Amino acid sequence: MSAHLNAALREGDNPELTEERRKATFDTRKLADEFFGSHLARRRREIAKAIDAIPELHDTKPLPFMTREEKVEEAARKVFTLSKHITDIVDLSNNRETQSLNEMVIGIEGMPISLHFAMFIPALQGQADDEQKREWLDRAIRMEIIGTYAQTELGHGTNLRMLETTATYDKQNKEFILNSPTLTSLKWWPGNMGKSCNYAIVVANLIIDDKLLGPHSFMVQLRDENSHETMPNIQIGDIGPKMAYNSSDNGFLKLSNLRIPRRNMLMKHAKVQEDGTYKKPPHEKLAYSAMVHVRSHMITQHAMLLAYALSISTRYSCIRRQGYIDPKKDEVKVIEYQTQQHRLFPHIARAYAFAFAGTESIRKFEIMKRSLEAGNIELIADLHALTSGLKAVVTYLAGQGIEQARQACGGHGYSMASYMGEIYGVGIAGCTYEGENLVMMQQLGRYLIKAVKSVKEGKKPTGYVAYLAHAGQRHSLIDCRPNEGYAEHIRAFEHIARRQTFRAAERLQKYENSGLSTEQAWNNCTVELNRASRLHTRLFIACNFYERVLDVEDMAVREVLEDLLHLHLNYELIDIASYALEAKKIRPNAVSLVDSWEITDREHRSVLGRRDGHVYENLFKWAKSSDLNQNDVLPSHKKHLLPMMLNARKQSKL
Ligand SMILES: CCCCCCCCCC/C=C\CCCCCCCC(=O)SCCNC(=O)CCNC(=O)[C@H](O)C(C)(C)COP(=O)(O)OP(=O)(O)OC[C@H]1O[C@@H](n2cnc3c(N)ncnc32)[C@H](O)[C@@H]1OP(=O)(O)O
Ligand SMILES: Cc1cc2nc3c(=O)[nH]c(=O)nc-3n(C[C@H](O)[C@H](O)[C@H](O)COP(=O)(O)OP(=O)(O)OC[C@H]3O[C@@H](n4cnc5c(N)ncnc54)[C@H](O)[C@@H]3O)c2cc1C
Repeated sequence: MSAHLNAALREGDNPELTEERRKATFDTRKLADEFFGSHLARRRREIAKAIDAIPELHDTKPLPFMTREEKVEEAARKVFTLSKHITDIVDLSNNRETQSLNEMVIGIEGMPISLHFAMFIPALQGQADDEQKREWLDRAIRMEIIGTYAQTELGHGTNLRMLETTATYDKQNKEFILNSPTLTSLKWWPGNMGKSCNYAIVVANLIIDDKLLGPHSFMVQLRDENSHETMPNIQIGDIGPKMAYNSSDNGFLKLSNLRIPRRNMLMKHAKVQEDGTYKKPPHEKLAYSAMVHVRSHMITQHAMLLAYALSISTRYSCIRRQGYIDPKKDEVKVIEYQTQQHRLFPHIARAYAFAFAGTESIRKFEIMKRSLEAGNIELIADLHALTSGLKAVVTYLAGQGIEQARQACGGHGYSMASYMGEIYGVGIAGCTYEGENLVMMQQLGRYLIKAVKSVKEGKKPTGYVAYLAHAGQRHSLIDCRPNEGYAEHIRAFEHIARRQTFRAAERLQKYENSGLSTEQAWNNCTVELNRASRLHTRLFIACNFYERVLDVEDMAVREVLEDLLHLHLNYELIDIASYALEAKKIRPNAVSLVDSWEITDREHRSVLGRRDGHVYENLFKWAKSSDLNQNDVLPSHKKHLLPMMLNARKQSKL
C-alpha cells in the first residue's frame, strides 16, 4: 500500500514508527471502520476533534500524579464542563458514542455518573412503567438527578436470593418500609453511591403479609436535591481506595425504617397493588435486566481496554531497541524477537475478535429488548446464556492480554507512565463485577446441559448450540489439512466444544444416578461444566470472527483480517503461541493494526504508547513533573526520616 494513504503518518514522528507505518498493506481508516463499525469510527473522529477544541475538557495533569481526592474532583469538574457541551458532541441515546466521549475526556478510572448511565437509566428503561418513566427517566436523562444501582451487600453479591435488605409493604399507609437489618445487609460497592448520587435503585427482598417474594427494585432518594445532605433514616459513605477505579466513589448504604411510597417500586413487570395484591412478572428474571444490559456492553468495553494495552506495547516495541539478532548489526527493535511477536500478536487478533463479538452481543440485546416490548419473553434465556459466557471469557482473556502487553514493555511497563497498571486494574474488575466469572460460567453451563438433554431426546437445538446435535461427527485437529480453509478449523473447534459439553453432561448424569442431590451432583461437575462453557464461548467468538471477515468488502482490509483470523483460530485451537508463519505475516502490519484502533494520545494517557513514538524525552518530562520532585527534600522526610537519622547519628556519638 502506498505510504501516503496511511492516515497515521505525520511529519515529525519518531522515524522508527514512520518506518513501520510505511509497511502497512491496508488503509488504517478502513480497518477502523470494521473494528468500530463505520458510523462509530466516524463519530469517534468527530468527537476527538470536538474535544480538542475545548481546553477545559483536557487533563490538568496526568491522572497517576493525582491524589484520590484530586481524581474525584477532576472527574466531577469534567462532568460539569461536559454537561454544558454534551448534546452538541454526542447523541446521548447512543451508548457507544457516549462511552467513547467518556473514555476520551474522563478516562477509564471512573467518574461520578458512570453508574447513572451504565445501570440507573437502563434499569428505569427496563423496569419502570410509563408513569414512573415520566417521573424519573426524563429527569435522569437531563441529569437533574444522579442515580446508581444498589444491589450488592457486604455479605452477599452473587447469591441474589439471599440479599438481606428488606422492603416490607405497609398496606395501611401504602408505603414500603426499607431496612438493612444486619451489618452484612449494608449495600456495599455501588458505584458513585458514596458521595455523588442523590438517588439509587435499591434491590431489596419484597415482603407482603410476611411472605418473602424475592428481590425487587425500589427507587430511593439518598440525598436532598438542594443541599445534597443525606436524607433521614439513611447512612451513606465511600468504601475507600480500590485496586483501580479510584476516581469513582463506590459506596455503602444503611437503611433504617425508611418509608417510601408504594409507587417507588419499579412496576413495569412485577406489581404491588394498593391492597397488597402481588402480580408476578411474566418472566421471573426480568428484574435482572440492568445486569444483562451491562454484560452485553462489557464485551466491546473490554476489547477496547485490550486495544489500549496492545497499541501502547506494540508502538513501544517498535521504538525500543535492545540486543541483537545478528551481532554484526545494530541493536534490534524488540518487536523483531519471535517471543515478542508471540506475546503480542495473538492478543491483537483477540482484540479484533472480541470487538466483533461485542458488537454482536449488543445487537442481540437490542433484538431481545424489541421483542420483549412486543410481549415476547423467548429470547431472554438465550441472551442471558450468551452474555454470561462472553462476559466471563472476554474479561478474563482481556486481563491476560493486558498483562502480557505490560510485560512486553519491560521495566517501563511497570511505571504508571505506561498507564498499564490502571488499564489492568480496570480490566480485571470486569472479572468480578456484573457477576463473578466462574459463577456466570455456570449460568451458561445450565443452558448447555439443557441443550444436551434436548439432543438426547432427538431434538435439534438451533442457534449457537446447533452444533451440539452433530454429535458423532468426529473431527480432530489431525484431520485438518493445510489450506483446507477456516471452516475446517471451526469444525475441529466445534468437535472439541461438543465433546467437552457431553463429557460434563454425562458426568452430571452419573452423579445424579448415584443418588446425590441435584445441587451436590452439580457442584461435583462445575469444573467440567465451566470448561464446556469456556469452549462454547470461545467457539462462538471464533465463528463470529469468521463470519464477520466474510462480510468485509475492501480486499486489503479483508486480507489482513484473514491473517488475524488464521492466527486466532490456530492460537485458540492449539492454545499455545501460533506458528512462525503467522507471526511473520502479521509483523509488517503490527503498528498499523494497532493504529487502526485510532486511539488518541488524550485517550491513551500513556507516555509509552504515544502516537508520535517520542517516548524517552517524554518519560524524562514525566519524571520531572512528579509531585515528589517539587521539593529537593520532602517535608515528610524532614519530619520523619531526617530526625531518625540525626538521632541515630547522635546516639552513635554518645
Ligand atoms: C457526561 C459523560 C457521559 C458519559 C457516559 C458514560 C457511560 C458510562 C459507562 C460506564 C462504564 C463502565 C461502568 C462499569 C460499570 C460497573 C458496574 C458494576 C455493577 C454491578 O456489579 S451491579 C451488581 C451485579 N451483580 C451480579 O451480577 C450478581 C450476579 N448474580 C446473579 O446474576 C444471580 O444471582 C445468578 C448467579 C444469575 C443466579 O440467580 P438466581 O439464583 O436467581 O437464579 P438460578 O441460578 O437459580 O437460575 C434460575 C433460572 O433463572 C435463569 N436466570 C438467571 N439470571 C437470569 C437473567 N439475568 N436473565 C434470564 N434468566 C436468568 C437461569 O438461567 C435459570 O434458568 P433455568 O432454570 O436453568 O432455565
Ligand atoms: C469495581 C466494582 C464495581 C462494582 N459496582 C457495583 C455496583 O455499582 N452495584 C452493585 O450492586 N454492585 C457492584 N459491585 C459488586 C459486584 O457486583 C460483586 O462484587 C460481584 O457480583 C461478585 O459478588 P461477590 O462479591 O458476592 O463475590 P462472591 O460470590 O463472594 O465470590 C467469592 C468467590 O466465591 C465463588 N462463588 C460464589 N458463589 C459461587 C457458586 N454458587 N458456585 C461456585 N463458586 C461460587 C466465586 O466464584 C468467587 O471465587 C462492584 C464490584 C466491583 C469490584
